Amino acid sequence: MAFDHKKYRPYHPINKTDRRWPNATIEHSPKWCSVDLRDGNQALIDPMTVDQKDRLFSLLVEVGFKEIEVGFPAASQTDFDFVRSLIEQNKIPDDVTIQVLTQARHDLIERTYEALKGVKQAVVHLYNSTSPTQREKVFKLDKQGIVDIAVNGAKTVKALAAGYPETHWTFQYSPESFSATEPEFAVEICNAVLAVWQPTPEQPAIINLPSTVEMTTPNVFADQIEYMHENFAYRDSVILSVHTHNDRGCAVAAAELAILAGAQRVEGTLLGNGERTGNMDIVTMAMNLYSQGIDPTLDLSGVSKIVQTIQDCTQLPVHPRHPYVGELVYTAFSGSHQDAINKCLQVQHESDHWDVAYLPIDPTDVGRSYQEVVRINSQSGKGGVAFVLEQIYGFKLPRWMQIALSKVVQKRAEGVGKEISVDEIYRVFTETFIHSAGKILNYDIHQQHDKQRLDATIETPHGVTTIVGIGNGPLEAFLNALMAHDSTHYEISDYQEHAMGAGSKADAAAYIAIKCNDQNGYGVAIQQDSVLASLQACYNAVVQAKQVQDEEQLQAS
Ligand SMILES: CC(=O)SCCNC(=O)CCNC(=O)[C@H](O)C(C)(C)COP(=O)(O)OP(=O)(O)OC[C@H]1O[C@@H](n2cnc3c(N)ncnc32)[C@H](O)[C@@H]1OP(=O)(O)O
Ligand SMILES: CC(C)C(=O)C(=O)O
Repeated sequence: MAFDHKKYRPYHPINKTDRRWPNATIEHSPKWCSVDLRDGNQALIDPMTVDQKDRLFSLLVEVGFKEIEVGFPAASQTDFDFVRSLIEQNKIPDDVTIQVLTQARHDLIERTYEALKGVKQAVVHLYNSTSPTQREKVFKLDKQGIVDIAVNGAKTVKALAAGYPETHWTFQYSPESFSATEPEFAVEICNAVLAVWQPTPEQPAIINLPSTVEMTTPNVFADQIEYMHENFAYRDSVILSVHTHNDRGCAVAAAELAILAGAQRVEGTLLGNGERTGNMDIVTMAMNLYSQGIDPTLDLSGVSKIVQTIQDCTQLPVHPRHPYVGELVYTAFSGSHQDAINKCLQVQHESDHWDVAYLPIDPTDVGRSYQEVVRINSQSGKGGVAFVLEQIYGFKLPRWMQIALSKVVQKRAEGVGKEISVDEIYRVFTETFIHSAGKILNYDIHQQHDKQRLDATIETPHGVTTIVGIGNGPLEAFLNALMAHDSTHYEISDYQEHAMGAGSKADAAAYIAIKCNDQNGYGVAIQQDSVLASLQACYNAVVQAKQVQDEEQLQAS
């Protein structure tokens, strides 16, 4: 049997009964370190060129990263040249620290320092792998042999740094494959490295704990981090960092729980590019904080630029449902979602905390628009259609008008079997309820005793007619005039109007629901003159009711 789960074994959680992280909350942003230019780069089909790296570095600085891992300079000439170009062309702002990765090998560490010559400040990031699989199968060494690699590397890092006194150095150590390493051994090897570096609160070192391959639920990772936080030496002189990967799809969750467990720093990439399923997605985690009212310390308002730059530099597409940045993440197609969004947005005031159903953040915060929030297909309802017409064209449809329009739009959407564009909705709306086969050219109102007499001239495809009626107001007079003209009984069942926009010159939009014998009809009109708007809407409603009646008769015959 090829698909056999018995091939695998469960990961054994660590035996921790005093865990504190489940009761903790995240109260402020961690320190961020972008590893887009290193871990992100080493996962690409075609690694970035110096120009692409340059462009991405500028974006990272613009977004507000203060620590950026810019490469593995001993690994390739491109990485070496890129680091040199940043330093020689003075491209590193004073408040930004670049970081570079190296294996614990003397020649590679030497080359790493050559690449960094002249830099104001930098983090030298040393790593070696520590898990049983790596020890036994890759390095073929016992625990002491692995500790020796780390300690020798740490000594070299420290010794060579002394040759570059003009630079402010920070040392970072990662026990690669930490999440698969016995916690006691992870503490032992980190302490051995720290004993070489002797960090102080003024000159701290970074211990970076990676889930090189994510292999457990995030709570187990949190236990591991809490264990380290409680057990390694020099705790007040160490910045505890995490570097999670997304093999199980939980890299962000694991980093968040790690913060609860005592981590102070998080490494990741902007949209989660990285080895295999990727690194921790910093945009997602930072926006998660933002959506909880916590300053993420990164400016992610220019999401389109971030997405475009990442795509151009990595040649990787961004999924339309990627958290916070995907093309479709602020869009609702389904009717009840649209209805709820519409209702919430109507009562959402600028001074209030954001509280809109189905929208965890305000899309405009990241440069997205409300226009894209609601899109219409056959799954949509009246609230969505009304939202679109209000947002884009300024119509505030009364509920009964929404119901009438939604039926027509739904029929059209089912007919075409796909999304209906905003322009198409507007066309359906105007064709059905506004462009009737008759235009009121002018009207005249005279007071006659306690009533009003209305003379209206209407242009129809059959010619121009003038009708006359008397009523308590212009609308009633108009209906009486129509009833005098044909044998139908007309009765207004609903009426509403509003100004389109602000100011005294704003057009009036009138909405009328009418009963013609037993048939409902709906009409809309927009005119400068609000009386004309209501008369025209009334006439449009009559025409619409008759059209529906004719269609029904045709279908029945
Ligand atoms: C989890 C991570 O993301 S770690 C970062 C991984 N990133 C990369 O590897 C990208 C850049 N790397 C490279 O370009 C290359 O690996 C280089 C240039 C650094 C080294 O290349 P090579 O010298 O040809 O070595 P290669 O990668 O084939 O093999 C690794 C060797 O280094 C050893 N090694 C691997 N990692 C480490 C380490 N962190 N510290 C010390 N030795 C190490 C291996 O045991 C192996 O030793 P062996 O030659 O005695 O068998
Ligand atoms: C070098 C380390 C931090 C790494 O990239 C990993 O383990 O994923």
